[in-house]
Amino acid sequence: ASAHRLWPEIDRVTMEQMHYARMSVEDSGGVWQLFAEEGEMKMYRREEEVNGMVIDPLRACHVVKGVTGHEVCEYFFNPQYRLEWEATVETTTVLEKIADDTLLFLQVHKRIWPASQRDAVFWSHMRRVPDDKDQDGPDIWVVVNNSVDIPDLPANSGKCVRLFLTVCLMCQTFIDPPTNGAKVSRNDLTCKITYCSVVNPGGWAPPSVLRAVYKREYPKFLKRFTNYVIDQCQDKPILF
Ligand SMILES: CCCCCc1ccc(-c2ccc(S(=O)(=O)CCO)cc2)cc1[C@H]1C[C@H]1c1ccccn1
Repeated sequence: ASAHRLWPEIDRVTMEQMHYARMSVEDSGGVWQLFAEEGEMKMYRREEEVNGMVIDPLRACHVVKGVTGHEVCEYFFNPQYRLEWEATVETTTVLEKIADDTLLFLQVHKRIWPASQRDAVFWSHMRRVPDDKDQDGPDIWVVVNNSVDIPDLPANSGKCVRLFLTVCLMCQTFIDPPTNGAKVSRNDLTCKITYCSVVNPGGWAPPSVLRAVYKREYPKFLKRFTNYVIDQCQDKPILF
């Protein structure tokens, strides 16, 4: 994979996104506004516009029991599961396999009235990184999705408006080993998930419409995804 033309960008953006994701909501300077809270899931956003277009950065923190960060990232990354948990995606296509852990996707999203339909072209990279802050702590797994321009599929050439996204799903696994020496079971696992996204909708959409869509869709999206992973993993051997 290191020979691929996109590799330098993939490596740089992945490391940047991981450091950004690890900054806690508290010490990340810019003011984060808590806009949704359901159980362990807390969703924050910052209101930002570029040329009058809403590109509110979003950050979600969630804690789920019974799965590892490796499992969460695998179900997020692997295209074969995508349509099972992504309710707003109409079609997802792998345009290129850059490496075993790096794919190039074309995704067409369902139209969200009254805006026009969107599509996205992005690379998706999954990586295990040692937790440099805590050497013997659990590893961190991360998936980064980042839009790219590809000449073969110019933006806005078909029926869809091309959106631009940078997404980072970062997972840290905590294992609470059973005291009686029994082997680790799923209820000894806790996974701390940080999901960061910045979506530029591409064409103009009324800020009020966009913010209403984000407020409705993002909590649904993360809850549906994490419940899907818990459900898929519960009777399978643990993937550490
Ligand atoms: C007028 C609406 C324009 C923007 C609509 C839109 C499109 C894609 C996306 C999006 C694209 C990718 C990802 S992902 O995390 O990389 C997973 C892979 O699918 C996630 C969300 C978001 C939104 C914004 C609605 C918002 C919304 C939020 C969560 C789900 C659906 N819609």
